[in-house]
Amino acid sequence: MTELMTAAQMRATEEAAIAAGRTTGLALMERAGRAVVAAVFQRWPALSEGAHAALVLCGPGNNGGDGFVIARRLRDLGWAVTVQIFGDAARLPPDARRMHDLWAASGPVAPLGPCEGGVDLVVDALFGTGLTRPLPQAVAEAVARPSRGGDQVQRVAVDAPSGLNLDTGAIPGGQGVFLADLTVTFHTAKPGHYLGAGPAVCGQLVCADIGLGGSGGNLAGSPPAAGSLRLAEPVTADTGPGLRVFPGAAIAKLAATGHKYDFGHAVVLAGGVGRGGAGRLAARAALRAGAGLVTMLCPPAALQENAARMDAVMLRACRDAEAFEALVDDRVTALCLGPGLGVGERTRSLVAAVCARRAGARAGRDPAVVLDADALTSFAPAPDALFALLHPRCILTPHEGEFGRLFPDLALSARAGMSKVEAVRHAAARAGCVVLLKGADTVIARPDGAASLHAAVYDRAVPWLATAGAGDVLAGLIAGLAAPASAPELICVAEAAAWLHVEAARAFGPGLIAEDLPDMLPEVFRRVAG
Ligand SMILES: NC(=O)C1=CN([C@@H]2O[C@H](COP(=O)(O)OP(=O)(O)OC[C@H]3O[C@@H](n4cnc5c(N)ncnc54)[C@H](OP(=O)(O)O)[C@@H]3O)[C@@H](O)[C@H]2O)[C@@H](O)CC1
Ligand SMILES: Nc1ncnc2c1ncn2[C@@H]1O[C@H](COP(=O)(O)OP(=O)(O)O)[C@@H](O)[C@H]1O
Ligand SMILES: [K+]
Repeated sequence: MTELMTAAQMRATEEAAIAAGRTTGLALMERAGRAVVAAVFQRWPALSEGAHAALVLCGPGNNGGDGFVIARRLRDLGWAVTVQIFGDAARLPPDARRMHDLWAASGPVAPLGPCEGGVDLVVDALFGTGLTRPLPQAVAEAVARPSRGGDQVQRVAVDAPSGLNLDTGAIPGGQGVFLADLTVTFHTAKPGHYLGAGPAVCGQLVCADIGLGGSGGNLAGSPPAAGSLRLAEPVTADTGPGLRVFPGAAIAKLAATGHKYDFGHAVVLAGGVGRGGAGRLAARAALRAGAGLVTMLCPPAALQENAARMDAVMLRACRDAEAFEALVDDRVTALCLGPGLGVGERTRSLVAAVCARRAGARAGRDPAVVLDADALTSFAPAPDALFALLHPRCILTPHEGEFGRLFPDLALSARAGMSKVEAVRHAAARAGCVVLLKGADTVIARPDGAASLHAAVYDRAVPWLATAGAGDVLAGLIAGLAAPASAPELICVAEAAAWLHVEAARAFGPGLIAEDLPDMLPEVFRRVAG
């Protein structure tokens, strides 16, 4: 787990370290530039041998300052280096100006334009965390300009590919961005490296330590703090099996013993005749995830169909909300509804009945409630009616379409400069419960602004997970992981579910259909258990 910092938080961290006398801006810039060169040599070892040629594009701020350090370092190693600048060197901020002058003492600086000779490496040090608006025309042309070179010209971005907003992962203006093979960022990654267009334009991401102190790594074991944002990624304990802390700690059967009721009873409410597949996927995932027992409730007419398809999952007929009340007892610890349930009044009344259930005499806390798909869409005409029913042990798991129906002002098309993280934080605050907004970049937030980003990008990309029913499996996974008495709080359960979902998809590989996902879980669990 790594804390992800916005541009403002990064600036504040840097300023605090400088104010405390722990470092200087110049020292940080020198380390940043050197770290980029080291990362280039690591990625392309051939470039670390012999002299090559580079084009370094420098911008008007401190990102440009890093560029001058890189130019000097490469030249000292014998490279032929061409440096071009956007803007006026006389107006560079002080540290960048100093690095410019160190370079300019023995090398020329030209304005942006075509590069005369061929190059092996293009360095984008135009804009980093300071990008505030779309790239000016001259810069957009410079980042798009093809470079002449050998077999392959490698492209490295300093902190960010210029044109990418590091807070949002958006490309302001929609076009004009450096397409990098490698992006080297400093201290911690930023949300934009993982959100939206970020991964596609960053190529590969490397985070370099520049001596700013603790970078907020290894935050697992406890839930995220209010207002913070972390990356949901495995954390290994100092001793013992790998991946034990995250996600291992969220998988009850890896950590505890007990009888089946200790691992909880998950209930999945499924749809009518011919529409039960989604509910069955969720139920199977809940059982595989570790719920002690899973019961599926379906309309009486669908009983036979479901009975023919399921064995370990128990089955009961449930006509309506009234019947529901009679069917569940206080040993039910997690409920999941929405997949295949149908849009309309019946679903709304079932949601109301499910959300009204509270901790019974034997349970320590309210049952977890996972609301997905039709349970969300049924409230599109009146989202406030849904929010009035929700409690903190509820989690909404929309995709972007469902999210837009409940939160029209936060929909993808209405977000403008707002990041997906901010949108989900607002949604969670409004709903009063955890919200998980799906995608290759899955964002999870709690009403107090604690947030987590799970990214299936870079070497964890699983485009084959975009398959019908995958979301139903995720909803069931959350219910199954939330059911045990020892389950952590919901936001941690959701982080683990998102990670396991993608690991199951990675373990299966291309060709995956939703049915395959629950049955890949044992293999993933074996790896987690070490
Ligand atoms: N923080 C740290 O710990 C460390 C940071 N380091 C490095 O510093 C970088 C951040 O530096 P930074 O703050 O100077 O921002 P940067 O990205 O150079 O751009 C700012 C300039 O661009 C301008 N500008 C913005 N958008 C524009 C546009 N579309 N079109 C035209 N102009 C535009 C903006 O002008 P303004 O918006 O003020 O008019 C301002 O002049 C960071 O990414 C990293 O590489 C490292 O050295 C190590 C330690
Ligand atoms: N390109 C992708 N990379 C990784 N995960 C993806 C991608 N596209 C979709 N997913 C995941 O697949 C699931 C799809 O869910 P959803 O849209 O609700 O589909 P359905 O309703 O058919 O089950 C979500 O968990 C989402 O995060
Ligand atoms: K850059």
